Amino acid sequence: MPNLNETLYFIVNPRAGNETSMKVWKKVEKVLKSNAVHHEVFFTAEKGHASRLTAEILSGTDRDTRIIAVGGDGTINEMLKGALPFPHAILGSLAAGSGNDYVRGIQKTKGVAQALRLFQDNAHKAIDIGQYETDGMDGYFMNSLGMGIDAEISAEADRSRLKKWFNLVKAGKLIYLILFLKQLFTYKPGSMELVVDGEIHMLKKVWFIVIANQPYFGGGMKISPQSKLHDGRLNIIAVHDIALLKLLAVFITVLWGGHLKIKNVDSFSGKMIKMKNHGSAKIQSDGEIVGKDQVAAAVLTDKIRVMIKD
Ligand SMILES: Nc1ncnc2c1ncn2[C@@H]1O[C@H](COP(=O)(O)OP(=O)(O)OP(=O)(O)O)[C@@H](O)[C@H]1O
Repeated sequence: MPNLNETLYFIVNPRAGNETSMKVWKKVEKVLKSNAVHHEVFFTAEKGHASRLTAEILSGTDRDTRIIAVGGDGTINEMLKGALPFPHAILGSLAAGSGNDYVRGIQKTKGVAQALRLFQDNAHKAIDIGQYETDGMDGYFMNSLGMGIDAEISAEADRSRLKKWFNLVKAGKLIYLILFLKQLFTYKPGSMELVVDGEIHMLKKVWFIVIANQPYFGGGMKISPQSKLHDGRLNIIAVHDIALLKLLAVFITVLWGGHLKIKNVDSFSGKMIKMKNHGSAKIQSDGEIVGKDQVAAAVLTDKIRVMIKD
Protein backbone atom coordinates (compact mmCIF):
# COMPACT_ATOMS: atom_id res chain seq x y z
CA MET A 1 0.00 0.00 0.00
CA PRO A 2 1.60 3.31 -1.04
CA ASN A 3 1.93 6.23 1.39
CA LEU A 4 -0.59 9.01 1.38
CA ASN A 5 0.13 12.11 -0.68
CA GLU A 6 -0.78 14.81 1.86
CA THR A 7 -1.91 17.32 -0.76
CA LEU A 8 -5.66 17.52 -1.50
CA TYR A 9 -6.20 18.15 -5.20
CA PHE A 10 -9.31 20.03 -6.35
CA ILE A 11 -10.68 20.13 -9.87
CA VAL A 12 -13.19 22.95 -10.23
CA ASN A 13 -15.63 23.03 -13.13
CA PRO A 14 -16.45 26.75 -13.32
CA ARG A 15 -19.50 25.98 -15.49
CA ALA A 16 -21.16 23.51 -13.08
CA GLY A 17 -24.39 24.54 -11.40
CA ASN A 18 -24.66 27.19 -14.11
CA GLU A 19 -21.52 28.83 -12.78
CA THR A 20 -22.50 28.80 -9.10
CA SER A 21 -19.61 26.34 -8.52
CA MET A 22 -17.11 29.20 -8.25
CA LYS A 23 -18.98 30.47 -5.19
CA VAL A 24 -18.65 27.03 -3.60
CA TRP A 25 -14.96 26.98 -4.44
CA LYS A 26 -14.30 30.45 -2.93
CA LYS A 27 -15.96 29.31 0.31
CA VAL A 28 -13.95 26.09 0.36
CA GLU A 29 -10.69 27.85 -0.44
CA LYS A 30 -11.16 30.16 2.56
CA VAL A 31 -11.66 27.18 4.89
CA LEU A 32 -8.63 25.38 3.44
CA LYS A 33 -6.42 28.43 3.83
CA SER A 34 -7.55 29.24 7.35
CA ASN A 35 -6.88 25.64 8.40
CA ALA A 36 -3.54 25.50 6.52
CA VAL A 37 -4.67 22.46 4.51
CA HIS A 38 -2.13 21.71 1.80
CA HIS A 39 -3.95 21.78 -1.51
CA GLU A 40 -3.69 22.44 -5.21
CA VAL A 41 -6.49 23.57 -7.50
CA PHE A 42 -7.11 23.23 -11.22
CA PHE A 43 -9.95 24.72 -13.28
CA THR A 44 -11.50 22.97 -16.25
CA ALA A 45 -11.46 24.90 -19.51
CA GLU A 46 -13.74 22.67 -21.57
CA LYS A 47 -15.67 19.39 -21.68
CA GLY A 48 -13.34 16.41 -21.06
CA HIS A 49 -10.67 18.51 -19.32
CA ALA A 50 -11.41 17.08 -15.84
CA SER A 51 -10.45 13.67 -17.19
CA ARG A 52 -7.09 14.86 -18.53
CA LEU A 53 -6.31 16.87 -15.38
CA THR A 54 -7.02 13.82 -13.21
CA ALA A 55 -4.70 11.63 -15.27
CA GLU A 56 -1.96 14.29 -15.19
CA ILE A 57 -2.13 14.63 -11.39
CA LEU A 58 -2.04 10.86 -10.90
CA SER A 59 0.75 10.18 -13.37
CA GLY A 60 3.03 12.49 -11.36
CA THR A 61 3.00 10.28 -8.23
CA ASP A 62 2.56 6.68 -7.10
CA ARG A 63 1.23 7.62 -3.65
CA ASP A 64 -2.46 7.36 -2.69
CA THR A 65 -3.83 10.66 -3.97
CA ARG A 66 -7.13 12.36 -3.12
CA ILE A 67 -8.71 14.32 -5.96
CA ILE A 68 -11.93 16.19 -5.37
CA ALA A 69 -14.42 17.44 -7.96
CA VAL A 70 -15.97 20.83 -7.35
CA GLY A 71 -18.85 20.42 -9.74
CA GLY A 72 -21.75 18.14 -10.50
CA ASP A 73 -22.16 14.55 -11.64
CA GLY A 74 -20.64 15.28 -15.06
CA THR A 75 -17.39 16.48 -13.48
CA ILE A 76 -16.85 13.47 -11.19
CA ASN A 77 -17.81 11.18 -14.10
CA GLU A 78 -15.04 12.72 -16.23
CA MET A 79 -12.59 12.36 -13.34
CA LEU A 80 -13.50 8.69 -13.01
CA LYS A 81 -12.41 8.08 -16.60
CA GLY A 82 -9.07 9.80 -15.99
CA ALA A 83 -8.51 7.95 -12.69
CA LEU A 84 -9.29 4.37 -13.73
CA PRO A 85 -5.78 3.45 -14.97
CA PHE A 86 -4.28 4.55 -11.62
CA PRO A 87 -4.84 2.28 -8.58
CA HIS A 88 -3.59 5.05 -6.24
CA ALA A 89 -6.55 7.32 -7.14
CA ILE A 90 -9.06 8.24 -4.43
CA LEU A 91 -11.97 10.41 -5.59
CA GLY A 92 -14.38 12.71 -3.80
CA SER A 93 -16.76 15.54 -4.68
CA LEU A 94 -18.09 18.81 -3.35
CA ALA A 95 -21.66 19.31 -4.52
CA ALA A 96 -21.50 22.29 -6.87
CA GLY A 97 -23.67 21.14 -9.77
CA SER A 98 -27.40 21.07 -10.34
CA GLY A 99 -28.29 17.48 -9.51
CA ASN A 100 -25.38 16.29 -7.34
CA ASP A 101 -26.57 12.68 -7.13
CA TYR A 102 -23.01 11.38 -6.60
CA VAL A 103 -22.65 13.32 -3.34
CA ARG A 104 -26.18 12.38 -2.26
CA GLY A 105 -26.08 8.66 -2.99
CA ILE A 106 -22.43 7.59 -2.97
CA GLN A 107 -20.41 9.97 -0.82
CA LYS A 108 -23.40 10.67 1.45
CA THR A 109 -22.14 13.94 2.93
CA LYS A 110 -24.35 16.92 3.68
CA GLY A 111 -22.77 20.33 3.13
CA VAL A 112 -19.23 21.51 2.56
CA ALA A 113 -18.00 21.23 6.16
CA GLN A 114 -18.96 17.56 6.48
CA ALA A 115 -17.40 16.75 3.11
CA LEU A 116 -14.13 18.49 3.99
CA ARG A 117 -13.93 16.54 7.26
CA LEU A 118 -14.40 13.31 5.31
CA PHE A 119 -11.65 14.21 2.82
CA GLN A 120 -9.22 15.00 5.61
CA ASP A 121 -10.10 11.79 7.51
CA ASN A 122 -9.32 9.94 4.28
CA ALA A 123 -11.94 7.24 4.91
CA HIS A 124 -12.29 5.51 1.58
CA LYS A 125 -13.56 2.30 -0.02
CA ALA A 126 -13.55 0.69 -3.45
CA ILE A 127 -16.98 0.75 -5.07
CA ASP A 128 -18.60 -0.92 -8.06
CA ILE A 129 -19.16 1.13 -11.19
CA GLY A 130 -20.89 0.46 -14.51
CA GLN A 131 -19.26 0.23 -17.92
CA TYR A 132 -21.24 0.70 -21.12
CA GLU A 133 -20.80 0.39 -24.83
CA THR A 134 -23.03 2.17 -27.32
CA ASP A 135 -22.49 2.71 -31.02
CA GLY A 136 -18.84 1.59 -30.82
CA MET A 137 -18.04 4.00 -27.97
CA ASP A 138 -17.51 2.95 -24.39
CA GLY A 139 -17.65 4.78 -21.08
CA TYR A 140 -18.38 4.45 -17.38
CA PHE A 141 -21.07 5.48 -14.93
CA MET A 142 -21.10 5.77 -11.16
CA ASN A 143 -24.75 6.79 -10.71
CA SER A 144 -26.90 5.48 -13.55
CA LEU A 145 -27.37 4.85 -17.23
CA GLY A 146 -30.84 5.33 -18.66
CA MET A 147 -32.75 5.22 -21.90
CA GLY A 148 -36.04 7.04 -22.50
CA ILE A 149 -37.71 10.00 -20.83
CA ASP A 150 -34.91 10.42 -18.25
CA ALA A 151 -32.39 10.99 -21.05
CA GLU A 152 -34.75 13.41 -22.79
CA ILE A 153 -34.98 15.36 -19.54
CA SER A 154 -31.17 15.39 -19.12
CA ALA A 155 -30.75 16.64 -22.68
CA GLU A 156 -33.33 19.37 -22.25
CA ALA A 157 -32.05 20.43 -18.82
CA ASP A 158 -28.64 21.01 -20.40
CA ARG A 159 -30.10 23.38 -22.97
CA SER A 160 -32.64 25.04 -20.71
CA ARG A 161 -32.30 28.66 -19.61
CA LEU A 162 -34.62 27.82 -16.71
CA LYS A 163 -31.85 25.61 -15.23
CA LYS A 164 -29.67 28.69 -14.80
CA TRP A 165 -32.46 30.56 -13.07
CA PHE A 166 -33.25 27.67 -10.74
CA ASN A 167 -29.57 27.26 -9.89
CA LEU A 168 -29.37 30.93 -8.99
CA VAL A 169 -32.16 30.53 -6.45
CA LYS A 170 -30.51 27.30 -5.20
CA ALA A 171 -33.34 25.12 -6.53
CA GLY A 172 -31.41 23.49 -9.38
CA LYS A 173 -33.12 20.14 -9.08
CA LEU A 174 -36.60 21.65 -9.59
CA ILE A 175 -35.80 21.94 -13.28
CA TYR A 176 -35.97 18.14 -13.55
CA LEU A 177 -39.48 18.16 -12.10
CA ILE A 178 -40.68 20.81 -14.53
CA LEU A 179 -39.13 19.09 -17.54
CA PHE A 180 -40.61 15.76 -16.46
CA LEU A 181 -44.09 17.27 -16.42
CA LYS A 182 -43.47 18.68 -19.89
CA GLN A 183 -42.14 15.36 -21.25
CA LEU A 184 -45.25 13.56 -19.95
CA PHE A 185 -47.19 15.21 -22.73
CA THR A 186 -44.61 15.08 -25.52
CA TYR A 187 -42.65 11.83 -25.12
CA LYS A 188 -43.85 8.85 -27.17
CA PRO A 189 -43.12 5.63 -25.26
CA GLY A 190 -42.02 2.79 -27.57
CA SER A 191 -41.14 -0.92 -27.30
CA MET A 192 -37.83 -1.93 -25.80
CA GLU A 193 -35.97 -5.19 -25.42
CA LEU A 194 -34.23 -5.60 -22.09
CA VAL A 195 -31.78 -8.46 -21.53
CA VAL A 196 -30.59 -9.08 -17.97
CA ASP A 197 -27.89 -11.76 -17.64
CA GLY A 198 -29.24 -13.49 -20.75
CA GLU A 199 -32.92 -13.31 -19.77
CA ILE A 200 -34.98 -11.44 -22.37
CA HIS A 201 -37.86 -9.10 -21.44
CA MET A 202 -39.90 -7.54 -24.23
CA LEU A 203 -41.52 -4.39 -22.87
CA LYS A 204 -44.16 -2.23 -24.55
CA LYS A 205 -44.78 1.50 -24.17
CA VAL A 206 -41.61 2.04 -22.17
CA TRP A 207 -41.21 5.44 -20.56
CA PHE A 208 -37.71 4.69 -19.38
CA ILE A 209 -35.33 1.98 -18.26
CA VAL A 210 -32.62 2.96 -15.80
CA ILE A 211 -29.60 0.88 -14.84
CA ALA A 212 -28.67 2.13 -11.39
CA ASN A 213 -25.46 1.69 -9.42
CA GLN A 214 -26.71 3.80 -6.52
CA PRO A 215 -30.21 4.81 -5.29
CA TYR A 216 -30.49 8.38 -6.64
CA PHE A 217 -30.87 9.96 -10.06
CA GLY A 218 -32.36 13.12 -11.60
CA GLY A 219 -31.32 15.36 -8.72
CA GLY A 220 -32.57 13.41 -5.71
CA MET A 221 -35.15 10.93 -6.97
CA LYS A 222 -34.80 7.60 -5.16
CA ILE A 223 -35.15 5.56 -8.32
CA SER A 224 -33.37 2.41 -7.08
CA PRO A 225 -33.65 2.03 -3.30
CA GLN A 226 -32.10 -1.44 -3.46
CA SER A 227 -28.88 -0.41 -5.19
CA LYS A 228 -25.72 -1.17 -3.22
CA LEU A 229 -22.23 0.05 -4.01
CA HIS A 230 -20.42 -3.15 -3.12
CA ASP A 231 -22.70 -5.99 -4.27
CA GLY A 232 -21.17 -6.67 -7.70
CA ARG A 233 -24.54 -6.07 -9.34
CA LEU A 234 -26.54 -3.34 -11.07
CA ASN A 235 -30.25 -2.71 -10.45
CA ILE A 236 -32.61 -2.04 -13.32
CA ILE A 237 -35.90 -0.18 -13.09
CA ALA A 238 -38.29 -0.27 -16.06
CA VAL A 239 -41.45 1.84 -16.22
CA HIS A 240 -43.78 0.68 -19.01
CA ASP A 241 -47.41 0.19 -20.06
CA ILE A 242 -48.62 2.77 -17.61
CA ALA A 243 -51.31 5.45 -17.89
CA LEU A 244 -50.44 9.11 -17.48
CA LEU A 245 -52.00 9.47 -14.04
CA LYS A 246 -50.14 6.44 -12.73
CA LEU A 247 -46.94 7.85 -14.17
CA LEU A 248 -47.53 10.96 -12.11
CA ALA A 249 -47.92 8.70 -9.07
CA VAL A 250 -44.54 7.13 -9.99
CA PHE A 251 -43.01 10.56 -10.10
CA ILE A 252 -44.30 11.48 -6.65
CA THR A 253 -43.55 8.17 -4.95
CA VAL A 254 -40.05 7.99 -6.46
CA LEU A 255 -39.08 10.84 -4.14
CA TRP A 256 -38.95 8.33 -1.28
CA GLY A 257 -38.58 5.12 -3.30
CA GLY A 258 -42.22 4.01 -2.98
CA HIS A 259 -42.74 3.66 -6.76
CA LEU A 260 -41.61 0.02 -6.87
CA LYS A 261 -45.01 -1.06 -5.51
CA ILE A 262 -46.80 0.34 -8.57
CA LYS A 263 -47.82 -2.16 -11.29
CA ASN A 264 -45.56 -2.09 -14.35
CA VAL A 265 -42.74 -0.49 -12.46
CA ASP A 266 -40.50 -3.55 -12.73
CA SER A 267 -37.15 -4.04 -11.10
CA PHE A 268 -34.37 -6.47 -11.95
CA SER A 269 -30.82 -7.03 -10.83
CA GLY A 270 -27.90 -8.38 -12.81
CA LYS A 271 -24.31 -8.09 -13.98
CA MET A 272 -24.68 -7.81 -17.77
CA ILE A 273 -27.52 -5.78 -19.26
CA LYS A 274 -28.53 -4.92 -22.81
CA MET A 275 -31.23 -2.48 -23.90
CA LYS A 276 -32.55 -1.97 -27.39
CA ASN A 277 -35.21 0.50 -28.37
CA HIS A 278 -37.43 -0.20 -31.38
CA GLY A 279 -37.85 3.47 -32.22
CA SER A 280 -35.62 6.32 -31.25
CA ALA A 281 -34.59 7.03 -27.67
CA LYS A 282 -31.67 8.89 -26.15
CA ILE A 283 -29.25 7.34 -23.63
CA GLN A 284 -27.84 9.21 -20.62
CA SER A 285 -24.88 8.24 -18.48
CA ASP A 286 -24.60 10.13 -15.17
CA GLY A 287 -26.80 12.82 -16.68
CA GLU A 288 -24.86 13.34 -19.93
CA ILE A 289 -26.21 12.19 -23.31
CA VAL A 290 -23.92 9.44 -24.67
CA GLY A 291 -25.89 7.80 -27.48
CA LYS A 292 -29.21 6.44 -28.62
CA ASP A 293 -31.26 3.29 -29.19
CA GLN A 294 -28.90 0.49 -28.14
CA VAL A 295 -26.55 -0.05 -25.26
CA ALA A 296 -24.79 -2.85 -23.39
CA ALA A 297 -23.68 -2.38 -19.77
CA ALA A 298 -21.80 -4.43 -17.20
CA VAL A 299 -20.79 -4.01 -13.58
CA LEU A 300 -17.10 -3.61 -12.69
CA THR A 301 -16.74 -4.78 -9.10
CA ASP A 302 -14.74 -2.73 -6.55
CA LYS A 303 -13.25 -0.73 -9.40
CA ILE A 304 -12.48 2.71 -7.96
CA ARG A 305 -11.67 4.01 -4.49
CA VAL A 306 -13.82 6.88 -3.32
CA MET A 307 -14.16 8.80 -0.07
CA ILE A 308 -17.35 7.61 1.55
CA LYS A 309 -19.28 8.47 4.68
CA ASP A 310 -20.79 5.24 6.07
N1 LIG B 1 -14.84 25.25 -18.83
C1 LIG B 1 -15.90 24.56 -19.29
N2 LIG B 1 -16.72 25.09 -20.25
C2 LIG B 1 -17.80 24.44 -20.68
N3 LIG B 1 -18.19 23.21 -20.22
C3 LIG B 1 -17.41 22.66 -19.28
C4 LIG B 1 -16.25 23.27 -18.76
N4 LIG B 1 -15.70 22.46 -17.82
C5 LIG B 1 -16.49 21.37 -17.76
N5 LIG B 1 -17.52 21.45 -18.62
C6 LIG B 1 -18.66 20.54 -18.83
O1 LIG B 1 -19.72 21.00 -18.01
C7 LIG B 1 -20.71 19.98 -17.98
C8 LIG B 1 -21.58 20.06 -16.75
O2 LIG B 1 -20.85 19.75 -15.61
P1 LIG B 1 -21.52 19.06 -14.33
O3 LIG B 1 -22.34 17.89 -14.74
O4 LIG B 1 -20.44 18.83 -13.37
O5 LIG B 1 -22.49 20.19 -13.78
P2 LIG B 1 -24.08 20.27 -13.73
O6 LIG B 1 -24.64 19.77 -15.03
O7 LIG B 1 -24.42 21.63 -13.28
O8 LIG B 1 -24.41 19.27 -12.52
P3 LIG B 1 -25.24 17.86 -12.43
O9 LIG B 1 -24.66 16.94 -13.49
O10 LIG B 1 -24.98 17.36 -11.04
O11 LIG B 1 -26.66 18.22 -12.69
C9 LIG B 1 -19.92 18.69 -18.15
O12 LIG B 1 -20.38 18.05 -19.32
C10 LIG B 1 -18.48 19.14 -18.35
O13 LIG B 1 -17.80 18.38 -19.32
